Amino acid sequence: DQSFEQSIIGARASVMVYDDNQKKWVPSGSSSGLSKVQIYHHQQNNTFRVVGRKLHDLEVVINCSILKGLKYNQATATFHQWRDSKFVYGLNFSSQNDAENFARAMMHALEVL
Ligand SMILES: CC(=O)N[C@@H](Cc1ccccc1Cl)C(=O)N1CCC[C@]12C=C[C@@H]1CC[C@@H](C(=O)N3CC[C@@H]4C=C[C@H]5[C@H](C)C[C@@H](C(=O)O)N5C(=O)[C@H]43)N1C2=O
Repeated sequence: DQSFEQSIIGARASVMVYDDNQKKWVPSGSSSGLSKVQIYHHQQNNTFRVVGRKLHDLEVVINCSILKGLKYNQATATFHQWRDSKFVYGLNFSSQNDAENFARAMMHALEVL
């Protein structure tokens, strides 16, 4: 029920995952391109997740929980990354401003978890 989840940030980024075999970043989902990447806060149980949808067809290309202790690595001013048990995610932001805004929201989530 969406009403319990509030988006705390929206940013434009191309969502990538690291292909360990090929040792390179590949687009998450069926094709490369920009997505709207949001952090949703489920207020009742104080959880957060990252949800990204492609701008042109709304394909969900990332939907992952933000767990306490997550290490969010700002590798460059516009490329940020983190790991979970299965994947390494990379966000290649379309602007430094989007990257800064997203990082601020991510750090906030990690502080209140
Ligand atoms: C301990 C640990 O897990 N450490 C992780 C990073 C991390 C640290 C702490 C917490 C969590 C995580 Cl996740 C790590 O080091 N990892 C995770 C998997 C890959 C990598 C390993 C080696 C390579 C080496 C270089 C770098 C890389 O990938 N970088 C650099 C910036 C640069 C920017 C943009 C993208 C561009 C979209 C395409 C491509 C291009 O520029 O062509 N590219 C890149 O090349 C991008 N690596 C990594 O990040």
